[in-house]
Amino acid sequence: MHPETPNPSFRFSNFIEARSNNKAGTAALRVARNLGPASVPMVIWGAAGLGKTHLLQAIGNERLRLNPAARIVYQSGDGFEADLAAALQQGAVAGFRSRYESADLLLFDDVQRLAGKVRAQAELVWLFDALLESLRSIVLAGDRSPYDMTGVAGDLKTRLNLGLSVSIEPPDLETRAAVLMQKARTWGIDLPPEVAFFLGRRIRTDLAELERALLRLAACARQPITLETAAWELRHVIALPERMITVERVQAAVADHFGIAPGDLLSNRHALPLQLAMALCLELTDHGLEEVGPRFGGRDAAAVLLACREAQTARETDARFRDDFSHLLGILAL
Ligand SMILES: Nc1ncnc2c1ncn2[C@@H]1O[C@H](COP(=O)(O)OP(=O)(O)O)[C@@H](O)[C@H]1O
Repeated sequence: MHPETPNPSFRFSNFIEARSNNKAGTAALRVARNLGPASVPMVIWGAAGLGKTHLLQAIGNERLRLNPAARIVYQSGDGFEADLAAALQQGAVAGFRSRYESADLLLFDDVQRLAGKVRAQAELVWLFDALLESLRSIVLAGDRSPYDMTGVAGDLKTRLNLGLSVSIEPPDLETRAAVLMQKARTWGIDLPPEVAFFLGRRIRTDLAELERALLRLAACARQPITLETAAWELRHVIALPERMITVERVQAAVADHFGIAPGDLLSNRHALPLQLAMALCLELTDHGLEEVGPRFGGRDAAAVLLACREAQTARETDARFRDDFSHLLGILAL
């Protein structure tokens, strides 16, 4: 896999600064603007989905903005390894090296993927020395600090440790929601703030996962996206606090919604609320068909299944039922 030029979608101007990332952001901007010593590599580290790639790409784009002739090379650990393997197979290692050593700025992502890859690590060490000697910059990103990296040979580790190392921490709720709202704007998705906060509360660290949830939601829900639709559409993706939702809580909420006594809910006189309650139990609690039935007046699994199918049909055909369902889902799951 040949190296790439920076992806213009990731810039400093759309990188939201927060306490969790401002050290890394400030250091990245300094490197981008050539304000630090060029002979020192920089390593940005932190868990997946926290913005490391975004910052690497932003550095590249900022350098290009300041100097459109600069040669910026972006590569990942996996890509580097694959590129090297292909070059070795074709006897084209000189070409491989020249793709990287001609860089004014090398952006190397997911360096931890080189763990145990002896030859690729040796090539990176060689490249390090070639670039830093001629005062060109290297910025790397990895999932842990250079100090904690395993499977990395001593000479590469020494070089990684030479540099300025900055971490990105997991973002707080406000930052998660802000990133999501910004992505929604970019992608033309109508995402009300309360839904962004709802998603941010459920998916706690990985911003990439949060973005996938948003895209999935946008693909299957009408816009603007409401809280109820978010809770419903993403029920299998995001961690609803299932364990706190008991069969009794569902029964009480349904009975209350329809103004009937919880005991009466179990009688056949209230077919619709009963179906709804069973369907909600299957969706929101940890119990399966076999367990839900007995809690509804000793019904068997087939009866629960039938009730759920009827509830599903009613959700598709009956607007009133759909509203009741969403309302109760909102009360129970949010
Ligand atoms: N501070 C931020 N501001 C705006 N978007 C961000 C921020 N941090 C992360 N993102 C977005 O979150 C997603 C995941 O970030 P990424 O850089 O791929 O994470 P990592 O490289 O740490 O796994 C990307 O779409 C990125 O644009």
